[in-house]
Amino acid sequence: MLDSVIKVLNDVRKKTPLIHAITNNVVINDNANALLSFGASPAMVVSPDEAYDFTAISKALYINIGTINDEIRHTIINSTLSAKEHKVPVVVDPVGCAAIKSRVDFVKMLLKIGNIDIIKGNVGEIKVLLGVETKVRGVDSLDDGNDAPDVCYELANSINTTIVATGKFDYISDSRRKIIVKNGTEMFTKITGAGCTLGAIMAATRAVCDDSVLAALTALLAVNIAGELAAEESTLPGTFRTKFYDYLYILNGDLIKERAKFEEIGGKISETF
Ligand SMILES: Nc1ncnc2c1ncn2[C@@H]1O[C@H](COP(=O)(O)OP(=O)(O)OP(=O)(O)O)[C@@H](O)[C@H]1O
Ligand SMILES: Cc1ncsc1CCO
Ligand SMILES: [Mg+2]
Repeated sequence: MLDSVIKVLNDVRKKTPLIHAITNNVVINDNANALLSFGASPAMVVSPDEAYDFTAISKALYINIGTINDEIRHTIINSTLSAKEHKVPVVVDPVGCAAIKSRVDFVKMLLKIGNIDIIKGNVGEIKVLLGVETKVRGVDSLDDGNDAPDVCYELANSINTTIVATGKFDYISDSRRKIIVKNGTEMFTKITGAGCTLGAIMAATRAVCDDSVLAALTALLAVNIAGELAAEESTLPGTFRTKFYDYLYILNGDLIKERAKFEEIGGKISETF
């Protein structure tokens, strides 16, 4: 099973997929550097006039609504339509939708006009998309995540999209499979945009892998294990951030094999892929 994960990791490095990333202003440079370290080729094309054609030539589209405005909304709509037309996989990061209601409506509109392969948010954001009560502070989730496996499962079922909910533990569901990933480090809560970086990396894994659950699992293991390794060498956020990018570059199959901690809830992971 881990062999499938490692193949996805190696395929990103081999194929260097072009990722059209429409991400937020806070993390735009971090996301570009993370994608480069991981072996993908990022391009942050944000003009509404350029979006349709650029998505058409990309291997995946990453949409992050963290600092959305009128212009970016148009960019995202044009890219979403292009992705559907040209069969480009799409990962959506609904940043802030738990605190700003209009963002929920925007994500639901994207689901109507496009083919969204994965929605990845923190537990608070995913719960709000399902209409379940939660606790957040702005873009951060304060939810304990106890019912996250069921929430992911129900949302995946109702919109036919793979769902990833992050926090101390991370959960994936495509309505058929429910997976928990236990890797990670609390240091991720001390830097901005750890979730955004995860989303960008997930677009890179989805670009080389048609199975959205396997792509999501590979991105979660890669990011969280790179974070663990970085945290073992740094106790301060600034150093952690730098080392995290280094380990996205250093990461290989052996490190993943040594450290991966995940299981299928109510099933046998070995039969999943
Ligand atoms: N307490 C924790 N322990 C271990 N790993 C964590 C913890 N909190 C977050 N992570 C990891 O950090 C990454 C980002 O998750 P998080 O839920 O913080 O996303 P987010 O709130 O969307 O982030 P951001 O808005 O800062 O981009 C995930 O890979 C997750 O596993
Ligand atoms: C801090 C912040 N504000 C809007 S987006 C963002 C990055 C983390 O989601
Ligand atoms: Mg966070």
